[in-house]
Amino acid sequence: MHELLTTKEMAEADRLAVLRGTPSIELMENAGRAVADAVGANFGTIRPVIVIAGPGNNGGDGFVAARLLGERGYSVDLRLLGDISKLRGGAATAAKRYSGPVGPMIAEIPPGAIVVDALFGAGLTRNVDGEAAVAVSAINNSGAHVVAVDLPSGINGDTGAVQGTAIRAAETVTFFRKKPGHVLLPGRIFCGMTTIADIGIPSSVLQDIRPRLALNQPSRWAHLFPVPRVEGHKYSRGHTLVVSGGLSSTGAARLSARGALRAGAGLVTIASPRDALAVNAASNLAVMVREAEGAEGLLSLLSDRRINTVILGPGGGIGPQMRATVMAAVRQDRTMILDADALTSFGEKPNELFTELKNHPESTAILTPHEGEFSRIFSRMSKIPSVKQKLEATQAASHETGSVILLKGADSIIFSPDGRGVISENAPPYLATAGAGDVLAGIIAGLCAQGMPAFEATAAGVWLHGEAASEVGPGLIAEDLPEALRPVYRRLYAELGAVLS
Ligand SMILES: NC(=O)C1=CN([C@@H]2O[C@H](COP(=O)(O)OP(=O)(O)OC[C@H]3O[C@@H](n4cnc5c(N)ncnc54)[C@H](O)[C@@H]3O)[C@@H](O)[C@H]2O)[C@@H](O)CC1
Ligand SMILES: Nc1ncnc2c1ncn2[C@@H]1O[C@H](COP(=O)(O)OP(=O)(O)O)[C@@H](O)[C@H]1O
Ligand SMILES: [K+]
Repeated sequence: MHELLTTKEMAEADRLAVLRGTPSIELMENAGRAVADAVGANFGTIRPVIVIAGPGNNGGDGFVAARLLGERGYSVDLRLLGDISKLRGGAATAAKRYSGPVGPMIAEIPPGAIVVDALFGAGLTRNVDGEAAVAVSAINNSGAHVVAVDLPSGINGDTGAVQGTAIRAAETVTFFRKKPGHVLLPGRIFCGMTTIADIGIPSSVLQDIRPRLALNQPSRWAHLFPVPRVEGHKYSRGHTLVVSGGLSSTGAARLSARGALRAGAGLVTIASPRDALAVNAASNLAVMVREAEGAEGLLSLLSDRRINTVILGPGGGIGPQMRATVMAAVRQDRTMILDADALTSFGEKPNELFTELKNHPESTAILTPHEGEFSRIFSRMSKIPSVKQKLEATQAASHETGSVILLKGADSIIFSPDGRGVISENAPPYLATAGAGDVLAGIIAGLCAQGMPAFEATAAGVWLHGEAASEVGPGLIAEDLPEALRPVYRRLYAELGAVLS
């Protein structure tokens, strides 16, 4: 159930379901019934229902819901955008089966009404304007409980963007699988609570469609999740090196180190400039500290081949020294997490980094920008769309650099250069706190150190990070996150049925 289908893929699912024997009108009847059931689940017949229907199949679902709710004793007022004679296919059939009156677009919503929003769904092609926009604003200003059919009207199913204006729903009933617009912001907020109804599309259609996008759930990466083995030892669980900043900025590296350790790396070392050795060493008993100044210092530590993952950026400082250190690391055939200052340092010269990454395909890079960092390093690449088209931009950046890209936010997006992508929806808002990203870089590195492939490790790391935050709850500070991983791991292992002895 975790695949995400673009609007085009969803139309294909519909087509394949019809080819395999389910008539289109049956899909629409099932969709309309699911919507009527959603109204019935929470509200008795005493509340009037206003169905706002559009000119396409989304409106068709609305006609079915209106008919069924009427049969179940609700007082239903159906309003149609456009002319009933212009309805086509399933929508025309659904309208014929509806015997109640059909009114014009509404400009005011009576108090206490429940609104079924069947104006536009997957077929929204342009900004909402005119009569439709007036209805949207009347609905939003009324405070009515809105049940959206498939998508809140005005939300783009592929991007989650608001096209002109959009209805704010309390709940959204979608069909078969979610679309990216249900999880990406701001779409997710406009959807309210989204439920998925089975309308008779067989899941076997996915074998033909082969969707590349999914929700970031354990089902995507659990098969590659590292489970400690009885015969294992600390060296078989990998060694992560975290490059620290100078005396006044060691906190970030220490947070990353703690994240890597709790994520299960066998060994974690902080590479520290001389002036910060004492503070780094005093802070953490299980983490080792080695002296290393700049690129040369790092190279000398990396002569130890057991170090298999390197974190560069958190608190590391912006400028030529950081650039040189990153470039040196890229040539060393390791897995690197490039975060924060390691990315910002290339803000003026991103191609230097990208060329180096391309020239060293034996190294694996995971770039973990937030939106600001993403814009700084990718906006200069002509082929990369603006960060407003987040999904497309992240995918293009991954493809262009041959690296795993994690675009952090409330709806973190992760892409692999091979085109697979996941979107996360489990991060609570209080996770947005100083240092949370540093811990995340550590968790991802800790998983990579144990041999988990980069894309899956990044997805798993983001998921664990979100779960750990929920485990802590409001009031969270970054230091809490590594410590909260233990109960999350315990639950995950139980779910995976992992045998730990
Ligand atoms: N598996 C599926 O694909 C199924 C789809 N169904 C429904 O079908 C919907 C998709 O149907 P359609 O492809 O007909 O698309 P929609 O009904 O979402 O919208 C398309 C119609 O709206 C018009 N339109 C688009 N943007 C507009 C704007 N900004 N202002 C004014 N008019 C605009 C188009 O000209 C077209 O007439 C889904 O959202 C879902 O509700 C269900 O019936 C069941 C099965
Ligand atoms: N509104 C939000 N809701 C949930 N999580 C968020 C939100 N905004 C940011 N985050 C998460 O918080 C973390 C912040 O990381 P980052 O921006 O690198 O901050 P820092 O550099 O201070 O550690 C990321 O994991 C990001 O996905
Ligand atoms: K809708």
